[in-house]
Amino acid sequence: MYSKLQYISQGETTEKQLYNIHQALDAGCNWVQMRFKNQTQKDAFTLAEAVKPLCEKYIANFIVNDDLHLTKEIDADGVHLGLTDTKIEEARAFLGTSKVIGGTANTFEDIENHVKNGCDYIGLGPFRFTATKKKLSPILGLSGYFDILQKLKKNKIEIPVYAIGGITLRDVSPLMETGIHGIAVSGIITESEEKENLIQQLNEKLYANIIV
Ligand SMILES: Cc1ncc(COP(=O)(O)OP(=O)(O)O)c(N)n1
Ligand SMILES: Cc1nc(C(=O)O)sc1CCOP(=O)(O)O
Ligand SMILES: [Mg+2]
Repeated sequence: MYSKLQYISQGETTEKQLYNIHQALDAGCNWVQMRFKNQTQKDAFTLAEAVKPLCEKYIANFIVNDDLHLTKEIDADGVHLGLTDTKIEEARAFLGTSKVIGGTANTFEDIENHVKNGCDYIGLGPFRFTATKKKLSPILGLSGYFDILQKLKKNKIEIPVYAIGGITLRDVSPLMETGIHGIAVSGIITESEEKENLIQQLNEKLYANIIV
């Protein structure tokens, strides 16, 4: 089963991205999505080439945002695709069954379609406003998650759902109560000056109801 915490990288340069990813791994993240927007193919490749062995060293899952070809070229663990990116079924045909494919959703219907098309997990958002992403879909809030997760249960649709968008530490427990699997965060980890402590606290809340 996938980890309950996914770190989405930030940084305007390859150096800053690599630094942020390294810091997140060092502080205990074991799932990284490399999100490096508006870059040349060369810079994205250079970064991915450095992130891959780093994630291997930390035994972390490494997925690439948007770029299917880079995912294959670099042999990353998978890709995350949004509603206006390559279609999930096309990505599955291109990558095969061994790669993880995540898909963005904002509604129950988005999730239903992604499941039909072979998606492995869902990034459902935004929870609230966030400056990390431009052109946000309608904000869901806690009640939006509750309604969608109830509908999934009623329709016996099972897929790990990650909440995303402006999530802070104090949002985690109420969000988990809606039935989500975990969270995907960028800003809180990137900007934290006590990353190890933050990640420990996030994981305590994310895994609070797991009996081992
Ligand atoms: C886990 C997760 N969920 C949603 C997104 C958003 O993807 P997308 O809508 O394609 O937007 P960009 O990230 O590409 O700007 C995500 N990246 N990760
Ligand atoms: C990349 C992304 N996608 C979103 C969506 O709603 O689809 S919100 C978002 C940004 C997540 O970063 P932060 O934790 O800093 O808000
Ligand atoms: Mg995208």
